[in-house]
Amino acid sequence: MSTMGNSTNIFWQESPVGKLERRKLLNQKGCVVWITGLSGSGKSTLACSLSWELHTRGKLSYILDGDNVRHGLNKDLGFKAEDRTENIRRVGEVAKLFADAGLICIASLISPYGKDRDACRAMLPDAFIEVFMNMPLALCEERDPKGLYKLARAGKIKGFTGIDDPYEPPLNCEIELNQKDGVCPTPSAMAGEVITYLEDKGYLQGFSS
Ligand SMILES: Nc1ncnc2c1ncn2[C@@H]1O[C@H](COP(=O)(O)OS(=O)(=O)O)[C@@H](OP(=O)(O)O)[C@H]1O
Ligand SMILES: Nc1ncnc2c1ncn2[C@@H]1O[C@H](COP(=O)(O)OP(=O)(O)O)[C@@H](O)[C@H]1O
Repeated sequence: MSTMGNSTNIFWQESPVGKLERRKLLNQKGCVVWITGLSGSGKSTLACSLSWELHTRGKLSYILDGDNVRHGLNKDLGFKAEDRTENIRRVGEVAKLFADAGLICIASLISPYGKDRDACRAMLPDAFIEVFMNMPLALCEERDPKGLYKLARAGKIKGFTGIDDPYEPPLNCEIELNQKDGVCPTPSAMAGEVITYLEDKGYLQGFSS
């Protein structure tokens, strides 16, 4: 019996089908690929490319995109610091469930604060792969596909990440993606880099004993 937050007198319910059975069934090891970076850095594009590449290899993935999750589960949250922290915490908990279910969960969120990303990492020992889209602000701003940087520069959006709200670059990420000779690699090249990492670490294999 334990107490968690405001829940008291609660008991953990075990299931007869566990992580290892699911790993054998799906022929992959559940994990979370956490893509962080500025708005416009290419997080969603990479998430889609990666999900597609995994699909073509017969691997099951699911994308949790910040924009999309804010349409439902997190629609009560805005962009002040405590709301972003709660946004990341909830997505981290959902991602943990997907990884436990055996999926390769691709979380694509700005997730600007190091402590929030580290809290998600701590929830997922050995199953958290942090991917930093290290693209210059100038490139993101030039892309500006939603016109949000323009609005932020005009003062019409307050607290926009990279403009008047902080982005803390990861200090210990597993994969860092950046421009090469001033050119951004293609989405499929970046997805390939992540897939190579997943293959090397055994996430795309079933359990063998
Ligand atoms: N103030 C402010 N700062 C940053 N981004 C903003 C803001 N207001 C709206 N948007 C839009 O919301 C998308 C980011 O949502 P996230 O859930 O990823 O943000 S966070 O991780 O909680 O910081 C982000 O999507 P992406 O451009 O895909 O990153 C923006 O479209
Ligand atoms: N590797 C890339 N090369 C060229 N353009 C890209 C690349 N990745 C993303 N883009 C473009 O940059 C813009 C922002 O990408 P997006 O994935 O929406 O970023 P984010 O999810 O980080 O906000 C889009 O117009 C997209 O087509």
